[in-house]
Amino acid sequence: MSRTPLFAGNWKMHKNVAETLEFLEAFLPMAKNVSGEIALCPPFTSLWAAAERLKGSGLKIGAQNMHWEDKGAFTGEISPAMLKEIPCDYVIIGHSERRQHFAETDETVNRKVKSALKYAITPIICVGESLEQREKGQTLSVVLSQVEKALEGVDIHDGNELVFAYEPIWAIGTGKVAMPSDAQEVIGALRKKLSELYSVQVSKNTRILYGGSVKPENIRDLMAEPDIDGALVGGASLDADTFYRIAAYDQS
Ligand SMILES: O=C[C@H](O)COP(=O)(O)O
Repeated sequence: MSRTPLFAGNWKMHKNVAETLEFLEAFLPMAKNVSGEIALCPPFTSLWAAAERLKGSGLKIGAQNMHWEDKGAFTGEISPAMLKEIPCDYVIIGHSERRQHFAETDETVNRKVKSALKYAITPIICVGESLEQREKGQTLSVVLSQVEKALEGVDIHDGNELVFAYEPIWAIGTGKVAMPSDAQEVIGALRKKLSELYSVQVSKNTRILYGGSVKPENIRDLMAEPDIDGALVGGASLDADTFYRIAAYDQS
C-alpha cells in the first residue's frame, strides 16, 4: 500500500499538562520503533506543551476541534490561526461526540474543513452511523451523505490534504468493534465516492481510518483490510504502552 498508515490518539477530555508530559516520557522512546505515522490529539490546554516536547520527534500533533473563523466574538472558541501557531498538523472535525452534544452539523463541518485547508492544517473528518441507522440498513447512505456534505465546494488536488475517519457511533467507547469486513465495506464505499467526486488519484491517496474500540487485540485484523489506513483511537490511546502496541501492530 502506498498510503502511510496513520494512528491518531484522540484523548478527548483527558490529561492535563503534567499527565501529557508524563505520557510522552513513556511513549517517545517506544514510538521510535513505529513505521507508520503517529498523531496525538490532546485537549487544547495541553497542545502547546505537547508540541514543544514533540519537537524533533517526528510525531505529529492535532487538535480535537476548531472554529472556522480566523478570529472574532466567539466566546470559548479556538481559531485555525491559533492552532497553526502551536503548530498543529491535524485537526479532528465532525467527531460524533461534537455532532451529538455540541450541535455540530454537516454545514459547520464543511465550513471547518474549508478553513482548516486554508490554514494548511490537515482535517481528520469523522463520519459514521448510529446503531439505529445501521439496523435500518442506512449505513452507506448516511456515511456517504456526510462525506458529500463535508466536501461541498472543497478543492482537493491529490488526496494528501485530508484524512477521513469512519467511526460507527455504536462502536465508540463501547468495546464493540465493527467487524473488519463491515468497516472495509463502508470505507471501500467512501473511497469509491472520492473517485466519483474528484479523481482516482485522490481516491487512492486519501487516508481513511477506522475508529471505535480499537485495541492492540483487534488492530491487526482491521489493518489487514485493503482500504483501512490506520485508526483514530480514543480510550486505548490514553495509555502509552497500549497505544504503542496498536501503532506497532505489525512488529510482533
Ligand atoms: O476518536 C476516537 C473514537 O471516538 C473512538 O473512541 P474509542 O477508541 O474510545 O472507542
